[in-house]
Amino acid sequence: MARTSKQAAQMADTSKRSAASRPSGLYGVRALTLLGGSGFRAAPLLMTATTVLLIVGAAASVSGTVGYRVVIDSAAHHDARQAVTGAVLVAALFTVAWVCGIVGAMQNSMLTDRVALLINTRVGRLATAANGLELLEHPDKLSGLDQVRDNRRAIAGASRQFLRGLQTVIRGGGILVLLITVYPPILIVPLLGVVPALAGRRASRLQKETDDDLAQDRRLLADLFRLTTTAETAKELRICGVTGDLAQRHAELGERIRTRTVRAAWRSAGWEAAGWLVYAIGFSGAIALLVWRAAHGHTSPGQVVMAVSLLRRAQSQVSGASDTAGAMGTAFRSARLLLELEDGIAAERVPPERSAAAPHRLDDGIRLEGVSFGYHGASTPVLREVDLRLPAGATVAIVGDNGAGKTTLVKLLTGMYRPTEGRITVDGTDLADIEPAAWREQTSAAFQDFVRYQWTARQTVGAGDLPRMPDECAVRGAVARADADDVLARLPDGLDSQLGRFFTGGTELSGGQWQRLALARALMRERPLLTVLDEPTAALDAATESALYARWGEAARAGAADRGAVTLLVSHRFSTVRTADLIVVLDGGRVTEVGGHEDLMAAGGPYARLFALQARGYLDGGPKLPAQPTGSRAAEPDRG
Ligand SMILES: Nc1ncnc2c1ncn2[C@@H]1O[C@H](COP(=O)(O)OP(=O)(O)OP(=O)(O)O)[C@@H](O)[C@H]1O
Repeated sequence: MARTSKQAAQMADTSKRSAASRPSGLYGVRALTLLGGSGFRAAPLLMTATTVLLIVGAAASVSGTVGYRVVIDSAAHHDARQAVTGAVLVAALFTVAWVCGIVGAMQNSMLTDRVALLINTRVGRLATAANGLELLEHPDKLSGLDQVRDNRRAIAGASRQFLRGLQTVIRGGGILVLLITVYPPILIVPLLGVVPALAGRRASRLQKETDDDLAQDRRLLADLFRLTTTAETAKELRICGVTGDLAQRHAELGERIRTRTVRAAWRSAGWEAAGWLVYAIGFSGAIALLVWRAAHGHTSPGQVVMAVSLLRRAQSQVSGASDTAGAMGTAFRSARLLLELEDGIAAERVPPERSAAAPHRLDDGIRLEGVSFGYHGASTPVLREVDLRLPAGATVAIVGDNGAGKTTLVKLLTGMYRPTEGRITVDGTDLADIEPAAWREQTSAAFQDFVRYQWTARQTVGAGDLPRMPDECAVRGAVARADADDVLARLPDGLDSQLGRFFTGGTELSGGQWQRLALARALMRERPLLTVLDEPTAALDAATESALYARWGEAARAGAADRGAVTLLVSHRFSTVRTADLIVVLDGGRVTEVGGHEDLMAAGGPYARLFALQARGYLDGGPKLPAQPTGSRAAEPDRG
């Protein structure tokens, strides 16, 4: 029995659920393995060398303080030989510590770059690995992806943090051992170092809360600034006369943000100062105690100097450990999210149970059988119980009001989403059984919200069929099919011209010119089985549009005769729609009429009414403009 799309979707859901219901501890362990192992995976030798250097450097830097004690105590006892030995010890150990520290830091940053490359590639793959659009259009998943994208440097920096943590453990351990040899009760001072560290974290949290609160306002501020300073919006703003108002709003909002930021900065500074005050009292008390003990002969002067030096270092180790823990926490949460998203996508990509090859020709066509579809979180479906046949070799036009579900239907037909109910078949094979990438190789599409790639003209067009991008004839052929030769002719370096304003020397195009290159991109594939044109000519002039449709009609007929190719056209222009073999009227997600232009006109239903309305608009000169107010002079020719 053929598996329906609903069953396939249920299977995918089950896999997703099983991925989601994995014990969270497992994700924790996997996240730790990812973070701990990323340095070794990205650059094993570099990671090993850096680890060794940082361990040696940390041990040398703590041991160096013993040299202080030897030098000072020998000097106090007038033992020149031992003083020189101590000085050499200090010099040698600190030199080793500095060299290891400098080289280790350089290597550490090289290591972070290598890991960052690895993680960036992994995050990039995450976004592109998804078969459909759900990851990019589902609000929850999108925010998960945003978090991973924003925190990918934290994930990449985990090996650096791991090495910093290792350094802290070695230095901290050494400091504690040496302080015990001086006078164990002063160990209370390093413990007091936790107070400024905690106060510092509280201060950062306060800053972050304020930043989070102000995030929307800052976005609005940036948007207001962009609106008032870019060429794209300049025309509309000037015509509406709102430039002054926007500038005023920008100034007021900027002032409000500044006031809150300053207040938060003062509160944070207060916490930090209080934390340091506690530590300073403990630190000063410990020094006083050590000096008192030295004065009474319980502690040597060398031990006092060594202890003071160690106590100062102890505090920086505590606050360093707190920073490292914070950064590791962020990295851990992001790594976990990354793994969860990857698992979600892997579950979605479960290969179809009954794997079917994508056809290379159509004999019957594409059928929608009881197809319903709703976006995640929406209470009502966008498409309801759609039964439709797109016959092999036909040009099918879809019409309907805004929001009727036309683009959603296109998304289902191109495999971006699967129906929530019902199924789509291609010559009898369930589309859910065909590997999405294989089906997409048989389709080509031009959308109303086309992308303006800031690439060369060759890349912008050639991206429609990547393997044939270097083939000059293929690219020029697509440009010709999109009637974009004149766009190309005006470019300074032809196909090698840089497009857009992002890069120096780029040529900016008009909206219609961009759209024609986007069309050429969609027409790069020479033998698709399904060509989707979703409002592809909205920005084109009438002459170009009419020439294009004539040319596409020929191409569609050739494709129809050769391999039964289907052309699907979504348009609001009835002059175009009427030329289709089959017209489908969508209303509120349901198919309300299907037929040829003549039949639908004869039926006198919604299509006929909409067609007549649009035709009347052209014949009668369209809707009337409001009458001139009495007394005002209409513009009229100057009669001298
Ligand atoms: N990614 C999405 N997530 C949630 N709802 C969506 C999404 N895309 C579209 N919708 C909703 O689905 C409905 C149908 O949208 P669709 O884009 O399919 O309509 P359309 O007929 O192509 O409209 P138009 O003629 O304006 O392009 C709309 O109500 C829209 O708000």
